Amino acid sequence: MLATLLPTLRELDLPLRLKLWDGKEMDIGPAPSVTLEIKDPNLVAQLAHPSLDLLGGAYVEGQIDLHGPLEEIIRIGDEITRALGDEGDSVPTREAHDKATDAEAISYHYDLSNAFYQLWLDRDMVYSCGYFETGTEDLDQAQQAKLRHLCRKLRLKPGDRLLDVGCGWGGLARFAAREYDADVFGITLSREQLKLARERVAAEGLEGQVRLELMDYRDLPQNEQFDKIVSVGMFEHVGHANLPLYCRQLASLVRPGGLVMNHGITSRYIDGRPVSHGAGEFIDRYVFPHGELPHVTEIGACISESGLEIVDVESLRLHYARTLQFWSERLEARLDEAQRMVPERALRIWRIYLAGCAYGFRRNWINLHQILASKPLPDGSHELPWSRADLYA
Ligand SMILES: C[S@@+](CC[C@H](N)C(=O)[O-])C[C@H]1O[C@@H](n2cnc3c(N)ncnc32)[C@H](O)[C@@H]1O
Repeated sequence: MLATLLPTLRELDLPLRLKLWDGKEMDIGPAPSVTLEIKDPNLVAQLAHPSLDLLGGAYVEGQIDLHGPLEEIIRIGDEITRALGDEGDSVPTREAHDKATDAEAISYHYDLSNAFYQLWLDRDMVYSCGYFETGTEDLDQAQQAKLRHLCRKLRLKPGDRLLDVGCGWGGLARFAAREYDADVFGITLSREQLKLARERVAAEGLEGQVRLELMDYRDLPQNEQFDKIVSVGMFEHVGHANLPLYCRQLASLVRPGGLVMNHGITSRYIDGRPVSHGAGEFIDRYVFPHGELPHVTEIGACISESGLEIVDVESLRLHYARTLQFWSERLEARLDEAQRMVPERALRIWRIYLAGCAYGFRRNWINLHQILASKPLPDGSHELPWSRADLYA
């Protein structure tokens, strides 16, 4: 098998070295920057037709090791997969999402370890795409700018009742309370997030203004009305099948004249099928089980059907590439500490996921959209200014 694989790999002219299970090493291309160490000889046959899922999975399960700069590793993995992998496009998935399955999937990802996330997220532990006003900001600045950008788009003002659906570690909730004097109700499905988020609210003395609960979006009390609703990095967990329900929830919980912001990752494919060449399968298997990315037109259609009016849409794809690059570099710089916080297998998953998603956003495999919607008043008017000028004032 190796006799067939080697010439095929050599033709790709990649800066790659192979190391075999018996210690033998060979350069596959000029000036190798990456070494692929095959530890399990049984893998060689599969490497003839690799996918990103196969390569990523083999690394996670310890069948291969990868040495070299992570960014290069991902690029070379992609090139090998494109050249030798099956052309076959991924098929759209439409999973049933019930509360129990979703709670388990959320716990798997977000309850991993607060200390681990703290290592490489910004100081407010905002776990979503940052906003780079000039492109020169560091991660903390970009996340603060993102929180401000969201609050400005929501035209948040003192006393506003804000619902934060999927509040994470409470960065936005605290920011909205502290900087805009809003009254915030946030929900998450992660117990670990909730614990630390509440501690941080208390540490800032914001308990009177910020209430956080462990709650599924389907269980939000229907007798409440909010002036503004924000959902950041959450709707990726909802699933195609439940998008209409999710949007109806948002629409029913905002008062007439109020605003809803949906910020999240979107598919590049109209039918929302997973990212091709096995990248989507890897993410589903190891990173975000049951995650599903709709196209912007699909979530847009569901928002519109719910009775909300879409008033502004912004793509921040390259902002997410940069955010993920920061996260990945920050984790790479603290691997020794990370090793003491999470099992080796998890660390391998998160390393590949962060660097791989930075690459995926850069290459336009996935996008990020902020969609602002208004619930029109009975006469059809809304409470927005005539232009976006106030966002940049
Ligand atoms: C990527 S994190 C984003 C957190 C936060 N908005 C931020 O930007 O840092 C996704 C959040 O959505 C929450 N979430 C996912 N599915 C949910 C559901 N069904 N109901 C409520 N929250 C959910 C998770 O618990 C998590 O807090």
